[in-house]
Amino acid sequence: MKVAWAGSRETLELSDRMAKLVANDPVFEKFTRPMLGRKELFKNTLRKAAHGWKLIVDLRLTEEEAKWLRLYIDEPAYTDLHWGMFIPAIEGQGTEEQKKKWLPLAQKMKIIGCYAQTELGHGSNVQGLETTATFDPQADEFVIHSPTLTSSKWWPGGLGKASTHALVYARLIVGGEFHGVHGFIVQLRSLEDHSPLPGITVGDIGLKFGNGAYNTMDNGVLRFDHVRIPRNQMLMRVSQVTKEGKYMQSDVPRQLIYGTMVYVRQTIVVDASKALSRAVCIATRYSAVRRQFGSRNGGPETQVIDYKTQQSRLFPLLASAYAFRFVGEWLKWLYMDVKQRLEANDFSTLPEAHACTAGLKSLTTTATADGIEECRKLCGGHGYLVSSGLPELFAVYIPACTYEGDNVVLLLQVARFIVKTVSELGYKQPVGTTAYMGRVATLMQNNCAVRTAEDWLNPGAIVEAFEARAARMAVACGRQLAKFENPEEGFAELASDLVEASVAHCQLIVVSKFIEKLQQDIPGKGVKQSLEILCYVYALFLLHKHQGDFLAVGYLTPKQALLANDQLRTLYSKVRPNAIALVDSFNYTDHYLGSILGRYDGNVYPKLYEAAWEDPLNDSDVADGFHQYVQPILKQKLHSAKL
Ligand SMILES: CCCCC/C=C\C/C=C\C/C=C\C/C=C\C/C=C/C(=O)SCCNC(=O)CCNC(=O)[C@H](O)C(C)(C)COP(=O)(O)OP(=O)(O)OC[C@H]1O[C@@H](n2cnc3c(N)ncnc32)[C@H](O)[C@@H]1OP(=O)(O)O
Ligand SMILES: Cc1cc2nc3c(=O)[nH]c(=O)nc-3n(C[C@H](O)[C@H](O)[C@H](O)COP(=O)(O)OP(=O)(O)OC[C@H]3O[C@@H](n4cnc5c(N)ncnc54)[C@H](O)[C@@H]3O)c2cc1C
Repeated sequence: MKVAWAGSRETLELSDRMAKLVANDPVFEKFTRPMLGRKELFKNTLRKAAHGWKLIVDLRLTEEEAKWLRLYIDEPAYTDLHWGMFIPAIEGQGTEEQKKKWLPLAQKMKIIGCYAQTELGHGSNVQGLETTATFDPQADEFVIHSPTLTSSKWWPGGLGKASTHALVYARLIVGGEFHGVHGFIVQLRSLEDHSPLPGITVGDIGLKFGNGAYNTMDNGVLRFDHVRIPRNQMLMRVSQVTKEGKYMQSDVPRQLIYGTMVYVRQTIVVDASKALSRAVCIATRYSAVRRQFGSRNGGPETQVIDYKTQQSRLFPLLASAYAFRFVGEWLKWLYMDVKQRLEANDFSTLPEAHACTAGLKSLTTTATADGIEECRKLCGGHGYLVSSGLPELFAVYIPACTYEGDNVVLLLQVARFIVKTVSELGYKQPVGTTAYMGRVATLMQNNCAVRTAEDWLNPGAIVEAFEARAARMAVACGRQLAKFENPEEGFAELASDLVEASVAHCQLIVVSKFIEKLQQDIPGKGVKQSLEILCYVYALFLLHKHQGDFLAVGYLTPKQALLANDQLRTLYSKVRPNAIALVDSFNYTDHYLGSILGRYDGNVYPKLYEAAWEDPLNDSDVADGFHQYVQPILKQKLHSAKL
């Protein structure tokens, strides 16, 4: 199962080596992180990032190894944005000449870059950005300017303190005409002493949610006062500005300017499975250690993992972690395919890639953020301790529902794609993830054939149920929209229904990709069977949770919905014996998990007890401030008889 989770034996071995390298290096210690003040915390992150880079150089790690190393260091840092967005943006939007100039500098870390798109006034509405880049043909330069307070760049990670350069998204103005938002490479700080260059005001935006957590990152604010950059620092793969001041658009679609977001959203889906699996690993191991009630004749109490309510909350999350892992693998494949096509100037699959990355990013991050919090509750009171690892994981993870596109805004993008597909059904055969809509007549007509709980153990029945629900919800939205004279007004009015239709479409993708994964050759005794059980758990859990949709569209009867729930209970009993093995298969070191509750050896209570004494409050028996603030109260002489 470790191999199935990792994707291949090579990846398992490679990631295992990197995990151990980090776990055994004292520089990467992270348990004191929540106790540190902001300055100390940030300096510590810089130290870890520098040590990580030294290891990459000294050990000549490959790009793949370096990625795993950064992952296991497990501390958000400016390097995430440098490697994760700045470099990919230049790769995707730069010309060959620009790539030749900038990529070697960035890859050798001679410069540090961030991705400066969002502003104080606008994040979701990219076309609403206010920063301007005005071409000055006399000087052959762009003038980058922040005309208003709300045009201040606000949020970019790595911008606050670390970056020397930024990829700045600004409205292009040539010859007095606006040409939409484009990307520009702008140097922010001196490469000699790191001080901000003339015309640049830059700093950190302040503390964020949670202790430690995402505060290791210097999310920044940035303002420009008529800062000049050479013309060739506008990324010009999509459109160009000539020396003479002529704006030219190549055959490449404008949307490619948003290409970095497609790339990152795809990586975020893979990361969702990592974050959720960490939380599930902690909650599952602890649920096997923890006992409450049920002692008979002085024997041990019941392990809480044996309670059906615990199983019905925990096992769907375990199944979701696997589901997200496999859909992430598929999405990576889809992205690589689109990338290759784009390089050959085939842009036909870009809309689908945008819809899939946007929708799956939204679906998986929402479920993961909610899932981490559920795991905290599954661990009872001890889950609230920082040493459980769950509060920090939650605090670091939840912004994923917002960054790289607010999850609702992204689902509305999926809705536009679905509505367009439905409206074109008369003359265009849908392909890829919308191919099922080509069978819309059948899906609208046929109803579920399930008669017994066992009938639900059939991938065909499950896929058809999810297809029928998604198709019927999409068609219903299409019909409602048709009643509006102004389609945009209709879209705004029906937005909540459209979001629900998008969720149904995205859930269908995840379920289908899990089922497709099971059609592949999966080696290892019992591995495929265990994955099949998890796949059914995932699908039937969703069906149970959203049974209102399935019933409302008239595909299921209440009896069939009940049968799905009966089957789900049986499946939980089948997961139980392998639950610990299934989380051990994630192959996480205790260092990466960062949780006393999730320790591999299960030695939870002695370690919790020990850790309590390491809290700084326990450095002395009498706390600082006692004599000043508490003792006077204890010693006061009160005159009122009542008191
Ligand atoms: C915590 C530990 C981290 C470990 C890290 C490990 C590795 C690091 C890897 C990566 C780093 C990951 C995380 C780091 C953390 C945070 C980084 C965060 C970064 C950011 O948040 S960057 C800013 C992101 N901002 C957004 O996402 C903005 C959201 N808004 C938009 O995307 C768009 O504006 C919009 C809402 C989608 C569309 O706006 P709208 O104005 O309605 O439409 P148009 O712009 O006019 O577009 C119309 C047209 O274009 C199509 N379209 C839109 N977007 C895309 C796209 N991305 N690709 C392709 N096509 C697109 C759209 O469908 C329309 O098409 P039509 O055919 O219908 O015309
Ligand atoms: C930790 C973190 C790191 C970040 N890193 C970066 C970075 O490196 N670089 C960068 O450029 N940016 C970064 N961002 C910014 C991030 O991309 C934006 O915050 C995000 O895109 C959401 O935009 P917003 O803040 O404008 O939200 P808003 O759009 O203001 O959202 C507010 C609310 O309005 C709703 N809403 C907005 N528009 C619509 C609509 N059309 N229909 C219905 N509802 C709507 C949303 O659903 C939400 O509920 C980061 C943000 C965070 C939190």
